[in-house]
Amino acid sequence: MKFTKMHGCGNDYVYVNCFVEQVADAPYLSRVVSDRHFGIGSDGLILIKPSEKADFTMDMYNADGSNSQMCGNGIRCVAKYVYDYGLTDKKNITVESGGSVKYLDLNVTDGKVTEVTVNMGTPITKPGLIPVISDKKQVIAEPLLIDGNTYEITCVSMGNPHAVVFVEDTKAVEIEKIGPLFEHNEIFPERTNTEFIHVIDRKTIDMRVWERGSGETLACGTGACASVYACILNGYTEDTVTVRLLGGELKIQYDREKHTIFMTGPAVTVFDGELNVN
Ligand SMILES: N[C@@H](CCC[C@H](N)C(=O)O)C(=O)O
Repeated sequence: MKFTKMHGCGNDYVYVNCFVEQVADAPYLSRVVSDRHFGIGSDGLILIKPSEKADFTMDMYNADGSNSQMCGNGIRCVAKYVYDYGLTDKKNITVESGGSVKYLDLNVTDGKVTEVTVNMGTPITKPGLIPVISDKKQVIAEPLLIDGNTYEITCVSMGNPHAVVFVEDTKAVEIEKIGPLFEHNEIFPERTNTEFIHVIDRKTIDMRVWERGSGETLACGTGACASVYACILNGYTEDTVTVRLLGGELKIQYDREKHTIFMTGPAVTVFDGELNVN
């Protein structure tokens, strides 16, 4: 099976072109390829497939084999893959993920995609749709007790669930210890991704993320969008924000009129390879 390792701001996945390859057991394959010692090493697996309602489908798996509805960094790399490997010559494409269709604009330099802007859709704050268990209309700066400390969480879905926590210093967060406690907390019936945010100024934030199913990653595109929307809900930032992640920067823009979030960031190919497992 041929594969391509790609990353967006250091959030790395193994990509398989399912127009030519067949994957029998994607959760198993994701666990195998993601292993950083015995596998290729990645935050998960992304399958590129045909779609009946868009140009392509992205089918995304975390490192633990769980399937997610959406991946912001992954979808930019899917755009780069389909253009650079000749599956399309269009610079505006649609990609289906988790049943919804996203619109992507490809920035091409010297025949290769370098940067992609994605219409990430409408941020969802209704607790039942995130899902988070709460009797409030929205979960904005609500207390949550984790390991004896009370954190204020703001919950947003970008197709997948996010809990955003504002902190004084992202480097001081003991993410390996508390990340899993957020992820598996009983108020999140489908687990959650958790973003730890320090607001630098009204246009810039620092972010670390504990991803559902993958642990700490160097970046999370949906997490960056959810975090900027959480900043806006809490009155911390303007509508266009640079998100500084461990692996790079993303530009996130909230369009108030359309009630939609746009994400712009890089997409990088690391190497191509061939696998014996399936
Ligand atoms: N890294 C991704 C999100 C991947 C899925 C997430 N861990 C989940 O389970 O929802 C991104 O860039 O958005």
